[in-house]
Amino acid sequence: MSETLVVGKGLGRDFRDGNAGLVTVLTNVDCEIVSGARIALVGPSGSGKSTLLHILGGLDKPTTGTVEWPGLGSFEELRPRWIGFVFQTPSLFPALTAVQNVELPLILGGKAPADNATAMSLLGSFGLGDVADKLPEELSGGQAQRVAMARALAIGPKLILADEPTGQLDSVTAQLFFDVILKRLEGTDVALVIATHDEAVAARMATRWTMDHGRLVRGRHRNEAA
Ligand SMILES: Nc1ncnc2c1ncn2[C@@H]1O[C@H](COP(=O)(O)OP(=O)(O)OP(=O)(O)O)[C@@H](O)[C@H]1O
Repeated sequence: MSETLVVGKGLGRDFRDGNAGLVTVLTNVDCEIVSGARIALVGPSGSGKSTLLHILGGLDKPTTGTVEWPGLGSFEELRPRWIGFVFQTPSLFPALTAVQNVELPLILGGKAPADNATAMSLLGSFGLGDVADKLPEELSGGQAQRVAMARALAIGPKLILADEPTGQLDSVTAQLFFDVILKRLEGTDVALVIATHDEAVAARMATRWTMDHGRLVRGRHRNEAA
């Protein structure tokens, strides 16, 4: 039976902008993420996808409405224990090698720091075994994005929130990257939400959330009529 991981009710987010005054970026968004969900979050640039992901991941607070994580324990436990976050621009620690970046959540999560087999296996599955000892500055944007995804998977999260993880990859590499993620999550209860502009990636997710000017317009299942 699926478990409710995150519930957002009436979510709104305003930002104070120097010139424009108050800018409303999210308006009255209701949403729910259950275990095993595969959700593509689509919509034009600036429609509020990243803002929504940040709020659902507990990285930002809504101006109005509430967000709760019934299936993920307390707010303090969310990250890195239960939510793996992949940011739009890869946020690797610059002084750590690729493999050390992937190991970091394992260390923070109390898993043996000396055992880097999990980290190496994750990097290997993304075709990054030979750059494991490189520093982030020596990686391409696409490689860094894959390291960030490997890091998000490392701790064994219940939910992965990924903000345009294929944005820096060509379409063939994006599909391969996505193959690895879906294969890795196959048969698990891990929920995955991906904000993407890549229609081929979105088409492979069971559910589609479309943002339009800060509103979540619809949540369509792949098998439903358009
Ligand atoms: N901290 C902030 N301060 C002011 N405005 C912000 C802030 N964060 C986001 N915004 C604005 O909120 C709007 C929505 O941004 P958001 O990044 O959520 O959109 P997005 O749909 O993810 O866009 P993209 O597809 O380009 O990543 C944009 O107009 C953006 O400029």
